[in-house]
Amino acid sequence: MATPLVVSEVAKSFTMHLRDGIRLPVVENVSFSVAAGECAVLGGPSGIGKSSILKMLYGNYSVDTGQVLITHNDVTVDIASADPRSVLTIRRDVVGYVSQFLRTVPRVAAVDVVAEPLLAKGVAHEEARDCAGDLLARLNLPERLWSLPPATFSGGEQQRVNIARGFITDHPLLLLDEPTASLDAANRAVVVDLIRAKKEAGTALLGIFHDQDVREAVADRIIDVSLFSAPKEAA
Ligand SMILES: Nc1ncnc2c1ncn2[C@@H]1O[C@H](COP(=O)(O)OP(=O)(O)OP(=O)(O)O)[C@@H](O)[C@H]1O
Repeated sequence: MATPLVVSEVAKSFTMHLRDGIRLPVVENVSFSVAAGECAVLGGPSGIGKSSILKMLYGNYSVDTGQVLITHNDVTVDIASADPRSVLTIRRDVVGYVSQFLRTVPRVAAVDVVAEPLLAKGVAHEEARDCAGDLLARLNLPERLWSLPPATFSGGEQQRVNIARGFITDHPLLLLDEPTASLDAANRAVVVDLIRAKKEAGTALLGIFHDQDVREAVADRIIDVSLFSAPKEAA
């Protein structure tokens, strides 16, 4: 089976257009791959570029140079150079992403927020909602909240909705940006179980976990992002 994710020689810097075009180099020569059934973890100190790498892999941040090759069903797409329509198709079918914070949509019930990625793949409404309910129950979100929009939920409740939404599909590649940051120990354990189940199902996972216990429980390999730190330019 082809490797689902191959990152090759990627570099990223930010240009601050409102600050005289100051250039902030972040990473360069980023090269690694993630195999099916493996959970690789991005490590390194705060501000080194871990989240920026995940955002490039999901197409949220542009890539200055290099390739992000995502392969599914023998088709390989370079996210770094893909057109926006291809990026959206890949997000629907291939790459899932759990961010730290839920982007709430006004007036949409939590259960429908979670079911939406399945509906986008053509799953029937009732089946998608049933799957969403199963995941929300597993993540201990009280049933009385399922029909409410998550905008007023607590941080941990919103994060559980976000996790359920990210885990509901069978996307072959899953990116996790601190999915357990606002969770209590019991719910962190649920997320560890969900990650292990994904690994067993053959999903390739790449995550950032500041919680050491979670990291040790799920990581097959740590990718040290410090090795890719770009030299900082003199002020
Ligand atoms: N949109 C942006 N515009 C400008 N600079 C940015 C942007 N996003 C990230 N940066 C900068 O890039 C660097 C890397 O940030 P990033 O969030 O990737 O680090 P991180 O390793 O994930 O940090 P942490 O562990 O604290 O979350 C930081 O110096 C940050 O200020």
